[in-house]
This record gives sequence, structure tokens and C-alpha cells, in this order.
Amino acid sequence: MPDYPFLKGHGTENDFVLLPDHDGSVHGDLSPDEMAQRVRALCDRRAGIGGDGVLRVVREDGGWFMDYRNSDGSVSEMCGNGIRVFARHLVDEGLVDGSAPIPVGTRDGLKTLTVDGDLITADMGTPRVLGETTVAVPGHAWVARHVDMGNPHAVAFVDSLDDAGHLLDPPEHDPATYPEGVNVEFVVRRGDRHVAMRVHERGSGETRSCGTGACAAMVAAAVADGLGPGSAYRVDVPGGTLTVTWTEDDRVLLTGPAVIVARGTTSL
Ligand SMILES: N[C@@H](CCC[C@H](N)C(=O)O)C(=O)O
Repeated sequence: MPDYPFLKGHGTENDFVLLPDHDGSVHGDLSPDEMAQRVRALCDRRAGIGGDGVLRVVREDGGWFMDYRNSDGSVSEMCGNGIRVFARHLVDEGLVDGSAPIPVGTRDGLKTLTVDGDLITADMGTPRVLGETTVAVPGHAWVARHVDMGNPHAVAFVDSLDDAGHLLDPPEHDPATYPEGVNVEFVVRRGDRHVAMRVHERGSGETRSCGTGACAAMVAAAVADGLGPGSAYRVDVPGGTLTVTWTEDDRVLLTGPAVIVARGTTSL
């Protein structure tokens, strides 16, 4: 297998392997099974590079497209931290003008990013606040809020983040509500418009941060607080702090750091 280029980056310690594949000639001809196998090998934290997911950097219709994969090789519609790392890569490499809004295509449609020094903001679009559902881990069960951020989330407000336990297995959830699986956020209050969370990500397990999850947690908290569009929350995650703003015109903006930490080649 010939070597091919990769980069490694993270946003609040949600970490990704980036695969530049502008014209699709490096990975684009792999079958779905072969691609999933490559993603698992790259994300392996002992035998590979290590990551919560893979961002394939593709040029499409004259723009950029983020082909996101979870560490188990499954595909997701959207990744809020990943797209901010993706934008950092484009700016670092001079592939886009970082002083202007950066459009990036995803399976959840076109997103726009803006860079302000160390911070990158992703316009995540309009959230869908859906009904209540149930999630459970051994010894605990909660009524959770179903929030769709392009990908599916269940947000449970808990007394203590420790109540979520070791999170080695996916939390139990309603398969009728989430036929494709779900990302589950466990959220506590830290103060006025300030929450903290842990997350179990579909396809990746417990991670140190989840951008779409932080947005879902913020939206659920704002709704529970009798707020809505026109509010902003600080969301602490194990890997750092994100700011989530729900704008008056019903869009959710995700702001936080995004860095590239390594570049190299691999044959994995
Ligand atoms: N870490 C991501 C979310 C990645 C996708 C998720 N695991 C899913 O399957 O929907 C984020 O920062 O949003």
C-alpha cells in the first residue's frame, strides 16, 4: 500500500485524522467496507494514529466537502468540532481566505465558518427540538430531550456527571426514536447560562467533546430555562470550553478552538 498524507487535529480534544483527498484519487475509489476498515485502522489508538473520527478533505463542485466518519467506520451527517478543525486546515494551508466566511459542504448541507484568531465559529443551522425520550445506563434512567442538529441527540439532565458511569457501552435508548443510533449528552448546571456535559458518541464511544452535542445540550437547556433564540451558553466539556449561541433568527453558532497538531504520511 503506497503512503498517503494525513494530518491530526482536535477541537477541545475531540480529535481527528484528516485525509487530504481533493480529487478523490487517494481514498475515493475504496468500497464502503474498505473505507470503513481504513478509518478503523487510522483511529486505532494503539496500532494507528488515533482519533475519534476521520475527516476526508474533498473538493466538490468548486467548493470543499467534509466527508466525516466515526472511529468505527460509520458515516455521520455532521460533526461540529470536526468542521472547525477542517476549516483550520484549509486556512493553515492557504486553501481559503481566512478573513472571509468559509463555506464547507457536509451530508447535512452547506455550513459557513468564520475564523477569529484561535477561535473558529461554525454556523450549525437551525436546531430541531423534538419530543422527550428515555436513556439509561446501568443503575440510572432519565427522561431526555430529543434534539436534531443534523445528527441525532438525546440530552439528559443529571444530578452528577458521575451518574453516567463508565460509558464503555452505548446508553440504552429507544430504537424507534433513533433507528440509526444516537449521541447521548449527560448535562449538569454550572450556573446561569453555563452547563457542563459528558457525551457518548454514536460510532466513537465516550469522547472529550462533541460540537453538535454541545449545541444540542445548549438548546435543551435554553428550552428548559424558558429561553430560546437570542440566548448564549457556556458549555464545558472534559476537553475544554465551547460557546453556543442561539441567534434571534433561529440559528445555532458553535465557537471554540481548533488546532492542527501533526502532519505526515501513513500506509495504514
Ligand atoms: N464529534 C462530533 C460528532 C460526530 C458524529 C457523531 N458521532 C454521530 O454519529 O452523529 C461533533 O463534534 O459534533
